[in-house]
Amino acid sequence: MKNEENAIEVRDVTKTFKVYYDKGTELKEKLLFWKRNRYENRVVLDHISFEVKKGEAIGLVGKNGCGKSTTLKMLTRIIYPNSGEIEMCGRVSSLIELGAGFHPDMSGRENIYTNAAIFGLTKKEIDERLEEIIAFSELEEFIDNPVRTYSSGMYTRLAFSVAINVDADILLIDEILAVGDANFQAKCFNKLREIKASGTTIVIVSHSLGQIEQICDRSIWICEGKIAMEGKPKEVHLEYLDYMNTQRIDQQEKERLRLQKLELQNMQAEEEKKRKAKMKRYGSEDAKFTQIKMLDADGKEQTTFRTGEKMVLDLSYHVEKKVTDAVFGYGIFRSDGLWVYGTNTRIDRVDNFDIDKDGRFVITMPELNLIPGQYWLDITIEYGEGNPVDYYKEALKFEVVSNMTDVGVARIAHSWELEI
Ligand SMILES: Nc1ncnc2c1ncn2[C@@H]1O[C@H](COP(=O)(O)OP(=O)(O)OP(=O)(O)O)[C@@H](O)[C@H]1O
Repeated sequence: MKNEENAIEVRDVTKTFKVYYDKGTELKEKLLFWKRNRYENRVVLDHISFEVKKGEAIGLVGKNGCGKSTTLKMLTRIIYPNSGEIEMCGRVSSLIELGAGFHPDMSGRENIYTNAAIFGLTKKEIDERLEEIIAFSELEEFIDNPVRTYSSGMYTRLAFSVAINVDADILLIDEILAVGDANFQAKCFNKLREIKASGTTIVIVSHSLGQIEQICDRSIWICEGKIAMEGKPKEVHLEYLDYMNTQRIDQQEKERLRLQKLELQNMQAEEEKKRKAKMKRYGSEDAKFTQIKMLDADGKEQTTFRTGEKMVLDLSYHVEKKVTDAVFGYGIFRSDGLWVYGTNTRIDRVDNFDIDKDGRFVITMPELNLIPGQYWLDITIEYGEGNPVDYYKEALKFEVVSNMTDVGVARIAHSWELEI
């Protein structure tokens, strides 16, 4: 160890995997390429270095396939780097491949002994912890049955209980809450906090940024084989989410172009689409929306918003024939159709007005407190008595993201007061 304060040192590590080219599935392809057995070396981690201090908890974040699990597997020594060095100090317990060493014909109790021995515990140490391990797994009634009779949930619960109770100096965890039901997961989470408080070094791979923020002191974001950023979890996650959002928008753009091409190739499909689109928009057409913009706090057009962020709808319309006593309105729907919110100028007691020439109106939502997900916006111009002038369903689609894991439809402003 170059620095005595460190529990883990990863120095200039590169990991590549061989990816074999497909020979094709059709007979012709198979005949043509029967000799082809070529592969490329895909670089998953490209000269990465990081350190973890004793007692520190770090989270590894990044999009699917960026190499988080590969990093953890190298720390567990299930696989090895092509170049570079990894040094670890103390007893390592890994929650990857839980229960890999279990013997199906042995009882839960016997497996605790063999499994804990793999982690380096002596018989005496296991004896001392046995009751705690069984109690944590909640498998008291079944502990003397062979583990082949366990459900997969029971199996992982037992394996998790062993791995988490071996007093490791370093704990490596892949997706903490993939274990057991919600109650068991909550228990594991609390246990992890205890373990952290007792000074164990922890490395967590997770897609749940909220969980990482609750446990970890630092986050490392891996992107395209390199460490893109490391630092306070909240700060790293915001950057990471921004990056993911731009990626998603690029993806949407590519998808749009692909669809456009398809439409050109298939007139019939286009006709069908037009027919459907028509049903999404109806009314007398005395006035019609001409330009619809969804803007963020900086006035930039946006389709992704963070929970609590400002949203501005900037809507222009053309008037064909005067609409007396007009009403403007909008509604927000979740992608599963749930009506989240709806209002109009009448409900909001805006003074009555007519529209007789082209114009524009702006709706400002200072805090869009929606829970992450996809949403649709309907916008409307109606006559005073409620008949549609331009009723435009699903005029805009947007996505809400957040680095918190609260659930439901809306984030309700709240605070906690604890007397404990
Ligand atoms: N044994 C292997 N052989 C070939 N390629 C592999 C192997 N293991 C991993 N990979 C590739 O390496 C890349 C990184 O995989 P890894 O499992 O580390 O990603 P991850 O960041 O943990 O992803 P996720 O968030 O989906 O769990 C992927 O492209 C994966 O396909």
